[in-house]
Amino acid sequence: MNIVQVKQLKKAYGANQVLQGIDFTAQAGEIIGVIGKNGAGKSTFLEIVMTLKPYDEGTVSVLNQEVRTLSAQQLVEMRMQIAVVLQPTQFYKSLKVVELLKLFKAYYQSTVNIEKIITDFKLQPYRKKYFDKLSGGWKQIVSLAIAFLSEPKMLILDEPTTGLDPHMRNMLWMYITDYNKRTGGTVILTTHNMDEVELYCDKVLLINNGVSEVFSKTKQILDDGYSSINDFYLSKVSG
Ligand SMILES: Nc1ncnc2c1ncn2[C@@H]1O[C@H](COP(=O)(O)OP(=O)(O)OP(=O)(O)O)[C@@H](O)[C@H]1O
Repeated sequence: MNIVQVKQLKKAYGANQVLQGIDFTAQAGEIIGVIGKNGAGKSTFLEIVMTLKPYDEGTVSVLNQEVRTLSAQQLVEMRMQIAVVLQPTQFYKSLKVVELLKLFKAYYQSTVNIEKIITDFKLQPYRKKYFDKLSGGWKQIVSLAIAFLSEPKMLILDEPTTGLDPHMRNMLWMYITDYNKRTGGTVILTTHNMDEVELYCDKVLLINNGVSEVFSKTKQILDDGYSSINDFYLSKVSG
């Protein structure tokens, strides 16, 4: 089943034509890394797929529905099936971790047991801590825990491991891959860390000069002779 299907997607900000023809599909259960240099349009692409940003041309289907044809109510229903982890915002400032989990459980009308989430994510020592007092790594882990409350069909993460130390990074990836295996949920993420792409992603979308220059299985890229995904990236993208 196609979870996302994008054809010839174009998006400009004024005169800045950022996306000039992106083709992409995500199937159920895939983990896909979106890569490209700073300013390539990765976040723009993710925001369009998560139905937050309008686009100029092309088609974008999410969960087998073309986004542009949906009513406001249908969009709300679609968004309930998608979980998004962006960079943590000030929005959470005045709430403790356990309060945040309760708030989002109510918001998502989730049946997930909060105590299980707290145990699974090793959040016991932090449950009464204010979100904005946590380190960047624990903010990311809490954000992921919140995302899982909605039991999403698709998880979208914008640079989830940026700034995390190696242990936190491993922990975050353990949760992501566990979610993927347990539920068959699809994961789409952006990252500048090519080792993570090589280790964890089934497929790679390289956005370069506004187009989907490469959209391929990670294994295929390595079978094609690149010694690593880092080597592939450096060969394909000029500095
Ligand atoms: N809301 C906006 N209004 C105008 N221009 C924008 C807006 N958002 C992004 N841009 C521009 O679009 C281009 C692509 O930005 P985007 O954040 O999508 O790239 P990115 O690949 O995610 O970059 P990075 O790796 O640095 O996070 C950049 O030139 C950026 O300045």
